[in-house]
Amino acid sequence: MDALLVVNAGSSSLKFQVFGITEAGLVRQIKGQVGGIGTRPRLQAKSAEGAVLVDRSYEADAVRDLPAAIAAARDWLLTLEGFTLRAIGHRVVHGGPDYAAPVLIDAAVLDRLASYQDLAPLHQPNNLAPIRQAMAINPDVPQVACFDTAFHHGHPEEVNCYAMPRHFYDEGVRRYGFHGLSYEYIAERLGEVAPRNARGGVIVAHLGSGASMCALRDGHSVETTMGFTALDGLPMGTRPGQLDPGVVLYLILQRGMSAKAVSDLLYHEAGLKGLSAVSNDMRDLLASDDPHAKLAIDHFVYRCGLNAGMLAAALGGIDAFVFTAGVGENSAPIRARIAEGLAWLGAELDPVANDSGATLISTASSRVALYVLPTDEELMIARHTLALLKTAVA
Ligand SMILES: Nc1ncnc2c1ncn2[C@@H]1O[C@H](COP(=O)(O)OP(=O)(O)O)[C@@H](O)[C@H]1O
Ligand SMILES: CC(=O)OP(=O)(O)O
Ligand SMILES: [Mg+2]
Repeated sequence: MDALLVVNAGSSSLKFQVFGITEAGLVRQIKGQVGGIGTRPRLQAKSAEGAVLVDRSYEADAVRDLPAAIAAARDWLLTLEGFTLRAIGHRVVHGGPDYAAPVLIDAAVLDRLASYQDLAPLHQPNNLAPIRQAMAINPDVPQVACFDTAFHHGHPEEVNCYAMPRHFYDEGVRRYGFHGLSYEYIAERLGEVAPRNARGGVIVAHLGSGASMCALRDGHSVETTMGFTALDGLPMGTRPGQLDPGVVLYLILQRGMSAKAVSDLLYHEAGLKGLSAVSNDMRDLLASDDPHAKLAIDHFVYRCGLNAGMLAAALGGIDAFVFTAGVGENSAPIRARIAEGLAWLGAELDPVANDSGATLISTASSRVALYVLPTDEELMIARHTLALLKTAVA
């Protein structure tokens, strides 16, 4: 069967899907991930019918980073039979000022994407490594890069500029925003689930290991909490979220830290992990009775509320609020606490619906509809990849 492979390297997981290319379009064949990287690594994959194809747990040290997860997934994927690989679609987190849409990868594109590596050190190297590996193994298979930043492209300058001398904007120092493939998918999904709400003002909270929120109007991004890099906005697994740049100056000037040490601190040691000194994984924090784990959760929930207020202001009020990604899809208690902070906007949670895995989790009288929608960045990437292949062939 002709097939597309999709690869999505996030900050705590490597996700992949295989889609069949059929007359009727894309048909999912395999969905898998290496999750819990560095804490509780586990390679899992299922067929479209839900059959378990692989389920392998590792010691934390055995798969302690994304390169190790990529190797584990690749070794398993290479054992698959019955697929003729026609293309590979990749999530690439940073598209810089150049890429407003997915692009067919060649050596020049790869060089350009590598030049953004310092703007997304947690992701970009891991997004590009499988591209290079596949180029070496299978040079004739076309590869497509789909960007987290593209969905936010086109924000007006007053939205995506920093109050800095003009030449910085011109050289690319702008608020790009991330998680765009997830927001693009959710915008489309909400259009199916609740078309009237989807045309209005909507906040989508993508709460995973990386976390951000996006303000949508009529399915288009109008504001988002991340900026030039994926450090800004909400606190995350290992990233602090919004931080006074004066803290960075303090670290360099008073503590004598190098740029590399500051970068490692902000990308790997801060966020829920730094604040709790327990774990970067929200599941561990919820299960812990350490007061610092509680503090990290309280801070996360508080900052989610503040940022929702900011995005509600950007939209002039909201019609709906959507939870998605690892924490948003799976943690009823965190959703309940964030929803409490949205009460002033008119949101009223239905606790039974919230606890039972429903899609709509607000009461009938709630003025803001609350939804849980599982994201599917890989499907979005597969669609973009197929579309680009068709135009490349035409
Ligand atoms: N049941 C759960 N309760 C709370 N958090 C969860 C649950 N399941 C998954 N998570 C969180 O989701 C995160 C992973 O989310 P995901 O969107 O896959 O992240 P990423 O793509 O950034 O690697 C994990 O760090 C974990 O904390
Ligand atoms: C951009 C980002 O933080 O992505 P992820 O949540 O997958 O780590
Ligand atoms: Mg992710």
